Amino acid sequence: MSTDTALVVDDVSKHFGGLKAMRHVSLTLGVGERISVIGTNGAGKSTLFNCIAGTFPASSGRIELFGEDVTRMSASRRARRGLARTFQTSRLFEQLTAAENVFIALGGNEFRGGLLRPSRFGRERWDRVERLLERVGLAGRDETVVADLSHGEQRQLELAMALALQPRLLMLDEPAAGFSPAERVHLTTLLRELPQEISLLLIEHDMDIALAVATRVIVMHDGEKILEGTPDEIRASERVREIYLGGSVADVA
Ligand SMILES: Nc1ncnc2c1ncn2[C@@H]1O[C@H](COP(=O)(O)OP(=O)(O)OP(=O)(O)O)[C@@H](O)[C@H]1O
Repeated sequence: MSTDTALVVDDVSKHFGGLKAMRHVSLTLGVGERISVIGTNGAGKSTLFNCIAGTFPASSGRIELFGEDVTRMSASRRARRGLARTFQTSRLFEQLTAAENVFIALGGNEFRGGLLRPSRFGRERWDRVERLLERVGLAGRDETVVADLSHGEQRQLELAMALALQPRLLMLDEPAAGFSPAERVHLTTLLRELPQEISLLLIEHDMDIALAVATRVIVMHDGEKILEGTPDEIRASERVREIYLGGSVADVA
């Protein structure tokens, strides 16, 4: 079994009835590598993520995780093999606090008097919760109920929950959506400082983040992968400029 390849997507297509959302996409992500996937709205980026994570099955093609064929494997079994992802839309427990959400992601389920509370036995886990919140920039927000967190803070919390799973492959779908400029800078730093052994697949509309974090960039358009290159090659690409209607690469959105 290969140990230097985190992910292989081989000629994967996805059709929804007559709609060909994604056609013949292939990519390889090495262990510790960081790839950004960019492209206009409806290009098929989230569909690619959903096929990799097993949210729905690919119509054709093959997907390999850490050397193992997972094409027909459920999402939960892929997760157990080290894949963690965030979604474009929030999947948080709105009525619980930030800390309680991370606690649950860590596998905690101790209810005390109907509430999740740090228990003597769970102390170590609550310490991990605090460290994770600190890491994503949410120090001091642990007791805040999710509904009272800003949109940007909720995305940071989702990232903490994904990191709680100690993923080998982390897939983030537009993590900076709704972020303030300061939050964007913080996220860029956080992603650049991820442990080297975590392989990263990132969908991001913010080109500054997408190009700063990635070692390679994949451009999707109209359901197909049309280009792959280093951040510098993507910055210099005429094709990328054309796709984005003659704007500068910085206008890609
Ligand atoms: N579950 C679904 N059922 C039917 N059509 C879908 C489904 N998911 C996606 N599509 C369609 O597939 C195409 C690709 O969508 P997708 O969400 O993958 O694009 P995207 O690149 O992620 O776009 P965005 O940047 O707007 O999120 C679109 O035409 C979309 O309407």
